[in-house]
Amino acid sequence: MGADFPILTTRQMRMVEEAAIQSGAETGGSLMERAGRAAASAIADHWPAFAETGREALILCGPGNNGGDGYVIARHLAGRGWPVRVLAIAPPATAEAQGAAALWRGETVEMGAVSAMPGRAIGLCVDALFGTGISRPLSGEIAGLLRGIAASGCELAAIDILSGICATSGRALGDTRLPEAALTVTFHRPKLGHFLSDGGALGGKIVTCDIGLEPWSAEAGDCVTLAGPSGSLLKRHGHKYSHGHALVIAGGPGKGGAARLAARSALRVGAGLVTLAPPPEALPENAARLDAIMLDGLVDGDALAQRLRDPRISALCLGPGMGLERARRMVPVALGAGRPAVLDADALSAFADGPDALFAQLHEAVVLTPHEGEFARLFPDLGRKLRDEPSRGPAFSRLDAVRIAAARSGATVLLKGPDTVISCPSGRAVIAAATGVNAAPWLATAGSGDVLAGLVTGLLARGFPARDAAGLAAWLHAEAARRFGPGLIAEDLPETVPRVLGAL
Ligand SMILES: NC(=O)C1=CN([C@@H]2O[C@H](COP(=O)(O)OP(=O)(O)OC[C@H]3O[C@@H](n4cnc5c(N)ncnc54)[C@H](OP(=O)(O)O)[C@@H]3O)[C@@H](O)[C@H]2O)[C@H](O)CC1
Ligand SMILES: [K+]
Repeated sequence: MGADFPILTTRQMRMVEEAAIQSGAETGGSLMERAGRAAASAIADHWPAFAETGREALILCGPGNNGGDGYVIARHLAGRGWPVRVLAIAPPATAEAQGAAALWRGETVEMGAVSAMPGRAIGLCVDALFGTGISRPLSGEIAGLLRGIAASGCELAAIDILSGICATSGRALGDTRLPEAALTVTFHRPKLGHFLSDGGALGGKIVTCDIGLEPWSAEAGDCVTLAGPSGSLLKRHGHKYSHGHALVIAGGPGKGGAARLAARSALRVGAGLVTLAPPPEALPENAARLDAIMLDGLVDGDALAQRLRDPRISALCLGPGMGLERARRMVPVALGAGRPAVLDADALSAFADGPDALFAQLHEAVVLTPHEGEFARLFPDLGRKLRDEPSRGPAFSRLDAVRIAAARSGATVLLKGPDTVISCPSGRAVIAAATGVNAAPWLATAGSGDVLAGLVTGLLARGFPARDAAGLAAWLHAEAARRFGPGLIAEDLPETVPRVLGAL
């Protein structure tokens, strides 16, 4: 895939940081100073007129190095002329945090003193309580403090990550309700928790600051990447057959809308030819609705087997509006042909009673595109682990779930959501995030999943490997929704794809 934006786990971030310190070129203190200075500058850029509001900025500092960053931020914001106070929920406990606290010359209040604050207008709260070191749920008192601040209408900026969120899974630890930050300032690279689950929903705008760790970035090893725009989506040359032929299996009369949406999306994303294959009795109504998409009535699995003798059919899409019975009959034939394929909707639900029988037939060129409910039916143990309230960090994440699901099933798995996660069986994973300032809430509309299935199918037909097809399709899907904006319905998505492609 062209675009390659690495995202780190907490452990990978520590490896990079430790390598820098081991080299002798950096110390924990030098990194903290750079992090705090960069964060203060990102905060000042985000609220450029803050000093003129006459309000104060309250920096909430925890005991660890996240709190240490907070003291540095306090000093640099005060240096810009901002009225700043620190609220320390505990004394600094690391050498670096103690060093940073010692350089803070302004006022520091303690947790108990917070009730003495009303009357002072706090305009901005900087959350430097806990970062990557969070290990357990926030206490009720601290969670209440964060919520109270947000409820007062005060702006909230999170340092490294919103406190209470596990930086590796993005899940809020415990049953804590957390407020939403307007800005999250993180260091070196974004972390998984900035995009997944609650972290994706609550982080606001994510700004990643360079703190001089670039020379050691390779220490992180293989990384999950963030899906993004890629020039590989464009067609350079060739005739229609060199861009593949996608076959979308459709359902019976009155049920063709979902498959037509998938077929149109496959064509828009560049498949050279797309054929829609409903049962013969549904041909007339589909013929009335289609022009560039070809039609071929397929009665059953035998007819499909016959059709697949044509080696030019380079990808199949099964599921949208297909019907469970038709899916049970046709999916095994499609998989037996070894052709790249997308299984969505009914093609997944048809095997909910016996997923192992499905997994036994899957291969590397198959992409499963479940939403959370379909995922939990195919992988009940993983669904349960995602629903169980996490009491410790690092918590079980959607990424963990998808990686296990891909390894178990032998296919690429794309778990849909605002934080779409994709993994191939080897564990190479990509996240397509429509979260924070990149949210695409209008994607929550009927038929949106059918479009995604069609986009993946079109890219498979063009010859993209399964994981890349899934990652690019998920990015394109969300980007089309963002471009179209409010009022979007599923039909608008394939029609907006050309604008997204045109901007590459
Ligand atoms: N990685 C880098 O290159 C840099 C990171 N910086 C900043 O450092 C933090 C990570 O700092 P760390 O000290 O590892 O961890 P935290 O500050 O996030 O928190 C650890 C302390 O908090 C206690 N803790 C954890 N969870 C809770 C909780 N729910 N309630 C109360 N206290 C909690 C923890 O106590 P333990 O008992 O678990 O040990 C620690 O005392 C990173 O996020 C960056 O902001 C650098 O400054 C720049 C370079
Ligand atoms: K924080």
